[in-house]
Amino acid sequence: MKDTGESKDHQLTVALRIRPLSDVELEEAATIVAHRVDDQMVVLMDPLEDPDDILRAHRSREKTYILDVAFDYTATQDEVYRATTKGLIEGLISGYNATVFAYGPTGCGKTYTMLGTDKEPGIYVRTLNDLFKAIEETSDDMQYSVSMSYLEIYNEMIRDLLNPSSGFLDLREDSKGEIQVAGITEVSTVNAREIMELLMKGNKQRTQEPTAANQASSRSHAVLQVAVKQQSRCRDVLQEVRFARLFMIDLAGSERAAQTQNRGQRLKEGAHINRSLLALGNCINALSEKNGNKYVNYRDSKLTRLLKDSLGGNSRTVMIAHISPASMAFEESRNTLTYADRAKSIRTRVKRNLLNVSYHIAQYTSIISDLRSEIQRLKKKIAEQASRQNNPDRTDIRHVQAEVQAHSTQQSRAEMDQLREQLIEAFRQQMEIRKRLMELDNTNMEIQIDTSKYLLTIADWEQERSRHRKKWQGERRKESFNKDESEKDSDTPESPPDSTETQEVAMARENLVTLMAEQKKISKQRAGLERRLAELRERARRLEELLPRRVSSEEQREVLGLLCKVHELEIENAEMQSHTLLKDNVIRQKNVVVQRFEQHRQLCHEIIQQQRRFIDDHSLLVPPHLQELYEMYIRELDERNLDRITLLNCIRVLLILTSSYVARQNLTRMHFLQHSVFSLPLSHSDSNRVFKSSPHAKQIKNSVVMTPPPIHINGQGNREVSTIRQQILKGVHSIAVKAARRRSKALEIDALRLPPPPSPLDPIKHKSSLSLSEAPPKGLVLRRGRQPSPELRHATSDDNLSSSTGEGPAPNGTWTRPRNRQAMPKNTAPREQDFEARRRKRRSRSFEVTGQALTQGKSTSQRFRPLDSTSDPHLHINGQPPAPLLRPQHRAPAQLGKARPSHLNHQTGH
Ligand SMILES: Nc1ncnc2c1ncn2[C@@H]1O[C@H](COP(=O)(O)OP(=O)(O)OP(=O)(O)O)[C@@H](O)[C@H]1O
Repeated sequence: MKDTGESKDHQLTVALRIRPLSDVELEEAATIVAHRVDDQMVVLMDPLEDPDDILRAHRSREKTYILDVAFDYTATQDEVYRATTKGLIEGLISGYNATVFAYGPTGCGKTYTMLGTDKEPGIYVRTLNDLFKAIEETSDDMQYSVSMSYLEIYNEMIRDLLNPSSGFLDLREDSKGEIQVAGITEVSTVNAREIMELLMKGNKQRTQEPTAANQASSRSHAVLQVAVKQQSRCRDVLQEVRFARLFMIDLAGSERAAQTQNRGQRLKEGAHINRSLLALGNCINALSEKNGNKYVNYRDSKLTRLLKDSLGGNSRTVMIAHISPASMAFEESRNTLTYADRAKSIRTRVKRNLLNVSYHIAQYTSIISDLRSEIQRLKKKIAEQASRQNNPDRTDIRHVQAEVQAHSTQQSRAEMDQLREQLIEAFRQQMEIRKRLMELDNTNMEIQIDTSKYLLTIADWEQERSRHRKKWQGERRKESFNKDESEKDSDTPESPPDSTETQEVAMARENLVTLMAEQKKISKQRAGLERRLAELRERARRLEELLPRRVSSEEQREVLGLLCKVHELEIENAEMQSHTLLKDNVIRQKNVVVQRFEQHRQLCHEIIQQQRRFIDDHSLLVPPHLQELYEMYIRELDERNLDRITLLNCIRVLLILTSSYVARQNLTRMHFLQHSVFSLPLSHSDSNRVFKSSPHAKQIKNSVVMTPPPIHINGQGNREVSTIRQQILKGVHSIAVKAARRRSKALEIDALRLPPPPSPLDPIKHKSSLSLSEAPPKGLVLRRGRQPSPELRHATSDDNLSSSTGEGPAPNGTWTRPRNRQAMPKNTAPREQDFEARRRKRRSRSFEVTGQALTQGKSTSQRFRPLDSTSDPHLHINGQPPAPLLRPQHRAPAQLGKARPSHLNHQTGH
């Protein structure tokens, strides 16, 4: 996937929550040592320091900490949520990853903050509620898919809280370097209630045990992950798919064995908890180093591996540290505050995760060429089978009957089913690997882009350095020419100016090294995948060879042929998808060129108009041919506007209708084949696996209507089989016919692609490309060829201003004074009428095209978005990178929520 989002620095936001004194602390009459002074300031007093100690009289017992936001026992759950997490939601649905994690010693309120109680729900529930609300508000234009997973890390092992029976899971780094949990249950839903139920179910599975410090102590780190994918409901050239992950983490609490009095299993758990928290602390330390260059070891624990992106990567992260106010918890509070204080200086680099659909075109092309050869092979195979079937020896009906009798035993059917499954599996795996290869290629491309960025930084700096050196050398030369030796020695330094690298350049060099290592890693992964693909192909080939030998009955042979057809259709569908993308891309590029030319044209127009005013104001003489050109230009302006609108509408409608129709046809056929004949277990998701992320495929998927019920192939179902066979053959035939039609339609679309960029200097050429089948207006041909035909010459002479006004170009070719522009309409009335008639004609034509689209798809006008992406207000608004949770610069007493007022967020679109 391509990440085209602009990246921004984000400083980790750190909040502190001081819980109320617990019953035990109250019983022990604990003194309060942690105080919240204001919205951001917290003071911690050392209870052991004696205020009467003269030796330490000048040493303060207090230590002050400044956080982004501080809460004490008076803070409500809602206040904590609003100030820390609410602001992340808008970013999340715009494609920015986010993390909120609760940190602190055992029993200090982490679970209370994150999960809360029934009456006082915590951050999980509030965030999910608001997320679904935000989704609902924009769901008219945007299509969302939300999935959720919930896990715990218990004793360094990962357990799926939504499916605890699945055992312990592994962490895996995907091709983009993102950490994934292999085999985790991801539940997709856009229903808030459903997700809450899952959350509650998961919580019941979490490992909690009573300890001396906390009656319901969480013995594991719980990670709730919500993935949001968003795309416009309208199909568009520049369609983006945004995706983002939100981690909400309730860490287990650090604990001192003495305090918890843990033994046996609890003690072991505590050791694991402390080890992973220590690893987290180390990462915080390394990341908060001033120069930010220190190596960060995320590999020390599963927790830090999972939090890699949240701490040092692409995520807006909020840490909510928790402490007790009591004197007996002073040590833990101090440790927590120290880490919280360090964490404040951690910077992450957030960037919006955008998947630009057209970006995949290059990859599709290579996949398509692969698939094409696959089609060829399959076709050949089918042809070979057909020729074998047509063999006179084999068509002997008695022979076939005997063969069917002999082989339609239960065993051969089971074997056949098994082979068929294997074949399908091999095909699926191939598609899977192709997809992964495509992802690797994308990552590689990103690396290349980053590499060139850094190389550019270095090159810029080197250029700057050599410029300075040259300047210095020049100055030296000048000086040696002007001054005597003694003066020269005193004024100019002997060595060139300081050429030490800037921090940015040093970082660029370092990053280049990392990127090169990354590239190496990717090419290694790629080679591995390619090997695997080759193996799978070979396996599929062997299986296919095996099939005809084992399979003997007519029906089974035919099933095989049709199985190949299913594959073929799947491949064809892939082709159509990429074909559409290719076209989109061509149009997109042309749109960019057109835009550039349009800007240029505007400039030219401005110049022409100003010059014209100048001529009019100063009553200057204008040569007749120039005057004529100017009038032509004015007429052109008027007409072109209309033509362009007509043409653009026409192209949009055709592209949308054709691509959606074709893909729908293929998918319907495929599902029909799979479900009705083979009873293949290919689900929607299977058949769409290749294009899981394709909005178009999704749209199609949703619209697929299933046809006849499944029929199992066996010896007794011959009649049904032959009926189905007839239907399939009919279906296949109709697909072939439609494919032919489609091809010719595609050619039409090719012809209808956007016109070549209009040159402002050659409006005639531009005009001719826009008007398609229509004959160009008379004057236009004259301009271009300069050799008008007799009839055009006649037409032009009719249009000629001079003939109607009598003051135009004189026969002797002398210059005429420009006509009064106000008088023009009157003088040119016949020609204006002529133009008006032509315009009306064009308008009616444009109605013929656009009117058709409107009636055919009134609702499609909502679903499909015009190709002009700038017309989508959402893209525009969300195109602005959202502001992160702000850290007040001057530590003014303001809460985070106050630092980023919601109306401001709204304005920026985040
Ligand atoms: N701000 C608060 N207001 C009211 N009660 C609180 C608050 N914070 C914590 N508590 C109460 O304190 C007790 C311990 O809190 P909690 O279980 O959330 O701690 P924890 O940090 O998650 O502990 P552990 O790390 O052992 O799981 C609970 O009974 C909880 O209801």
